[in-house]
Amino acid sequence: MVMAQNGRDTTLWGRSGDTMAQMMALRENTRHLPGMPFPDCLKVSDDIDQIQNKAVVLLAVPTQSLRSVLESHASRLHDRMLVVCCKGMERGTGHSATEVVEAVLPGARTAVLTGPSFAADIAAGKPTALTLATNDPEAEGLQALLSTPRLRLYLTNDVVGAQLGGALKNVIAIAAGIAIGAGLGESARAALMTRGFAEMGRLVAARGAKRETLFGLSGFGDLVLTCTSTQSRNLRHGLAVGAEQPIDPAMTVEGVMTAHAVAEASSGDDLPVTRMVSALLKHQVTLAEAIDALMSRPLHREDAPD
Ligand SMILES: NC(=O)C1=CN([C@@H]2O[C@H](COP(=O)(O)OP(=O)(O)OC[C@H]3O[C@@H](n4cnc5c(N)ncnc54)[C@H](OP(=O)(O)O)[C@@H]3O)[C@@H](O)[C@H]2O)C=CC1
Ligand SMILES: O=C(CO)COP(=O)(O)O
Repeated sequence: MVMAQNGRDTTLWGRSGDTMAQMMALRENTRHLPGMPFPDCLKVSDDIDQIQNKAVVLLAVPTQSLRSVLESHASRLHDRMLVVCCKGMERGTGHSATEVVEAVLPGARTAVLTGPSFAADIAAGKPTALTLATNDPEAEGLQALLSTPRLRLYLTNDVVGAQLGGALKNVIAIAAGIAIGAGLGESARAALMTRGFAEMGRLVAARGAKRETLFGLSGFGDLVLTCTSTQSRNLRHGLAVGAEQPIDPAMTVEGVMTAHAVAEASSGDDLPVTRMVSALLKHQVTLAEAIDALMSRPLHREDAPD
């Protein structure tokens, strides 16, 4: 919507003929962005061939669906600049979104669009700042193409770090939601956010990325947004789990699969919060056991190198 509003020739594609026909007729995404009419010039289609003349494709599907989308449309996507918007890690492989792209479409040009941003805020034209992570030689052109007067993109080369920040903050947001939902208090949430951030730093370093990347929009920025706003589905999922309320199975909650993916793929790393979220969501521990286990770990220094 923002790209079209700002004069870019933009097509919104989706797999469901019925859903896209409804969007075409109503000129609105009534399910996810009700009350936000599409700009007149935004094209809407369920025909993937409509992207044939597009140099840049934004991939905005849940991480666990990315591989099948790429496999289904490989011949149309392999020669485009693919901008991944997913914030998660693939269960089974532990791959980031760009690693999934590389596995399915070797040599494809990629970038990652991440950072603190709710779709509804961006669609409403509210000021937003994001990270664009890429090593593509035309990075600055892409940054200019995707920036608008209300959407400000910052470039980085740290593709691994930016993706880990966007994926791991969802797990910590579930933990934060559990703490609030279970009535453990805001001090407990602050502790989980802070120790979760330390944990994110250890994993970023272990994967050869830069810890400094986590100080930016894709790390600290998105961690704060997701752990504190009830617009966040990951936070809301945690709130429901903590309060022992029913969860919405239709809602995309990236942190669930990401917690399992990270816990399963990082056996040697020190990731107590992520492991506990994964164990709790698998019903391997109760909430009381999880709290006891986190609080009874050996005492540490905060100023010691990890
Ligand atoms: N929503 C937000 O505010 C933000 C989301 N993100 C990230 O963007 C990614 C997508 O999230 P979001 O858009 O909110 O998720 P939603 O669940 O709202 O939408 C997912 C979309 O992906 C489509 N989809 C799912 N599987 C497939 C498939 N196999 N083939 C084709 N299309 C598929 C769905 O199609 P259908 O409708 O037909 O089921 C749906 O249109 C996530 O990684 C999320 O973390 C990042 C920042 C903000
Ligand atoms: O990534 C997001 C905000 O930056 C969206 O968060 P949720 O997926 O938790 O709604």
